[in-house]
Amino acid sequence: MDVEVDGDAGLDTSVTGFAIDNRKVAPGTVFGAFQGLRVNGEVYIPDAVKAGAIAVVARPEAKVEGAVHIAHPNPRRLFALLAARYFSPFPDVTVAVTGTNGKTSTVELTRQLWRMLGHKSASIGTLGVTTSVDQVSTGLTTPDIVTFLSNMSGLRREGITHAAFEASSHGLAQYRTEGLPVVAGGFTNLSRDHLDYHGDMDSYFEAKMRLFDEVVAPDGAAVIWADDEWSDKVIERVTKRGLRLLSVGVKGQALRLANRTPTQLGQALEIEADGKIYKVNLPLIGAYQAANALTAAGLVVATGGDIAKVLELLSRVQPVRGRLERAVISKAGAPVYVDYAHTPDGLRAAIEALRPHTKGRLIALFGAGGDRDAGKRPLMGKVATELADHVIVTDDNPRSEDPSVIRSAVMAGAPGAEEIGGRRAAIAAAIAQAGADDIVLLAGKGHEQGQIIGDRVLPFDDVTVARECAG
Ligand SMILES: CC(=O)N[C@H]1[C@@H](OP(=O)(O)OP(=O)(O)OC[C@H]2O[C@@H](n3ccc(=O)[nH]c3=O)[C@H](O)[C@@H]2O)O[C@H](CO)[C@@H](O)[C@@H]1O[C@H](C)C(=O)N[C@@H](C)C(=O)N[C@H](CCC(=O)O)C(=O)O
Repeated sequence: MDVEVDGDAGLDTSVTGFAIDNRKVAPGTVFGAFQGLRVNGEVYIPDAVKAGAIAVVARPEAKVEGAVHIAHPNPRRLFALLAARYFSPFPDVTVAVTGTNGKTSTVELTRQLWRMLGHKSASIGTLGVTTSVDQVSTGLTTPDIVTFLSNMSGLRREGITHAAFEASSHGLAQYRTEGLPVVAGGFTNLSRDHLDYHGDMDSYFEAKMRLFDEVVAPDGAAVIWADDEWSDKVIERVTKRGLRLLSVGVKGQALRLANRTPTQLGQALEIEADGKIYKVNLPLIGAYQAANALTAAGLVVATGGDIAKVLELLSRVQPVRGRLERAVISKAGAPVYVDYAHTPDGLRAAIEALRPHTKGRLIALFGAGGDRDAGKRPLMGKVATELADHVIVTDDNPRSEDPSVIRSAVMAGAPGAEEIGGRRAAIAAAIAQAGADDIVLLAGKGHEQGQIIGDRVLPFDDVTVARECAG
């Protein structure tokens, strides 16, 4: 459904802010009242008005008294467009990346490449808001619309001209990233995740496609990883909309991955572009890091970067926090990698990425998060036992669930796996049993700094714990 906002939409200078939570309303705020999963936000309208809301964006049937009712059947979208007017201007060049896995690495590598080209750049996503000077967590991959837009306008005030953000399927479905001009969208891949929220793969796909259908500007570009099973469908979609297509990958046309050879510390790539072959020594491990690097390079080229220069800079990128990050080499000599893989497909990709670098056994440790898609638990167990030489099933973020129940569900798909409750004890056991030729993978938590048990977030960082256990 189209929503357009002309002029100032009747909102004058007395507007002091925007909020989607009544507890954040101050005098002069425009309040967005939305139907949520747990509660209908319209029940908070009276409280918001009492706190000083001067206008409420809500469905036409909502009851608003004491403030202007800005009514629309799609209040989230209208709210986003109004808020974007309020928070603008934003960085001049903004791109978004969607897909099940690889979003974080792709936006981070895009930020790094822009920076090396001399642009002041930032990324927004699972790692938080990252610039060359700091990293501030927002809690979600795609923050809520008010946090997102105010972060974007804050970046502009800091002089950031180029920003890459992660567009999660939840974020896209909830219109958390509307209203600012997005000049290019990137697609990494699609596999089973978040079906508790989206219901089935087709709805999940449709949520992701909002990026290309509505968020990317009509004269924008689409950078598509061409080797995923969903890629052709995405390409069909973006071509129909008339976006400028840059496909990348082995089947890619703009940046074609002609050859990839794992090396001790990374991989040697041959990339064909504009009829020439470019050689790149990518200092990152794993086929999918090459995919992320190529998608990032595509986004930088799509936003004006010179192909030869961008590909040359790929040899100088830094590993992304918690993405196949080597935490430590154990006393016995086994490298220990930390990775955020928390889906069957992510786990498969991480194990497959490490395999060519493993002389001995590949030991994989992971768990599954509580209060999230339970269907994936045995599937993760199955993938790990099929691909790794030894599997340790432990705890991830149990949240409100009993950790032993989650472990049992994973173990159901993982015959022969070792079960060790308590993530620290499990990491210690994994490292203790690794020999010089072995590799240890600690999967699931990546960059996370805490473990969520019940309502509490206890300090926990896989990289730090691995170093302590190896010490
Ligand atoms: C499932 C989901 O996406 N939930 C998000 C959603 O919550 P909801 O729709 O259930 O909202 P609700 O609690 O029912 O409340 C409805 C409305 O009333 C408002 N409210 C609520 C309570 C109150 O006292 N006053 C008030 O005004 C709320 O702000 C909301 O607008 O809107 C909230 C406000 O923006 C988000 O905080 C919340 O994220 C929760 C915390 C969450 O865990 N989200 C995860 C699943 C998520 O979004 N993940 C993605 C994907 C990550 C990935 O790719 O792996 C992400 O982008 O991070």
